[in-house]
Amino acid sequence: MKRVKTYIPGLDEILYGGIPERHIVLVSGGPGTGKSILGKQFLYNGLTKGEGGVFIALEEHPVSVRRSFEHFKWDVRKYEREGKFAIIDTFTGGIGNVAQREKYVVKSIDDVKELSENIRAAIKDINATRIVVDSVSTLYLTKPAMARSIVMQLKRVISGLGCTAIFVSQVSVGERGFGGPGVEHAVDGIIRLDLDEVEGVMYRSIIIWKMRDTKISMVRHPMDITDNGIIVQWDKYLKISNWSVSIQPLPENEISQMKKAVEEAEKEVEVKVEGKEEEE
Ligand SMILES: Nc1ncnc2c1ncn2[C@@H]1O[C@H](COP(=O)(O)OP(=O)(O)OP(=O)(O)O)[C@@H](O)[C@H]1O
Repeated sequence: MKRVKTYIPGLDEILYGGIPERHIVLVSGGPGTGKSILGKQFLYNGLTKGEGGVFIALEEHPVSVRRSFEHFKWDVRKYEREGKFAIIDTFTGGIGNVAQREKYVVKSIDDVKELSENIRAAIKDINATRIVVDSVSTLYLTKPAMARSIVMQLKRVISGLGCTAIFVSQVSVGERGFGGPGVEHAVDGIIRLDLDEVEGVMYRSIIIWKMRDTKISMVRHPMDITDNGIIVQWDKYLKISNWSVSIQPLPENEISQMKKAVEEAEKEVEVKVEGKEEEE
């Protein structure tokens, strides 16, 4: 099985090598937990390795999407000029002078067919293999009963075209779920980001809740957001209760298994994604 390495420090280790190819992964968490950054870092890292990427912007104006990549000095404009990166504007509805310069514009977020057609066109135009939808929750905020069907339609297009995707999913502070039962079972993987306050101090952490077809780390890992993006402390776990926090080292045998899995995935990556075919 081929894996798509996120190249996010520490994340491939806790995924035992990376995300299995063609998986749709829900990145779920409360406000400010780092979901968008994780998605953008996944795309940008792919670009630097020659893998085309598409960002579906539902929450931000395309101009601010580009700016937020630049905050981390991730120069997506360069890749956009080279035709390796595209933004699908599902935010402006095509209204405004700036929006009219965008190549891929979805006029109505209620029209999943229009969105799917834009995704399909962008994937083909730039030969993309990595997709981020930020956030998928926006597509069914007003119609939760449609959530599963919308996710399944997007999954069919994206995975069918050989791509691997991150779907950002917003949940409220303190909510235990990941975006609703329909969605949680429809996706191939769930990564949960958390921000906890203990005794006046905020702690970031990450858990791999599920990932089909691969072993996963079964502990909560400390995570940092830095000027270079997300760093996962893959060799440590975070013990957190209402009153105390401690960071503990993982057992040696787990550390060496993760290291080995990443090395093996590295070898797989060398056998590049060639002859990508549509299988829909
Ligand atoms: N250079 C940086 N160093 C440290 N933290 C940063 C840096 N840049 C951004 N952050 C933190 O990242 C957080 C935002 O991350 P992100 O936008 O990915 O959140 P999100 O989970 O998508 O939130 P929302 O659902 O509210 O959009 C901010 O709260 C900010 O504190």
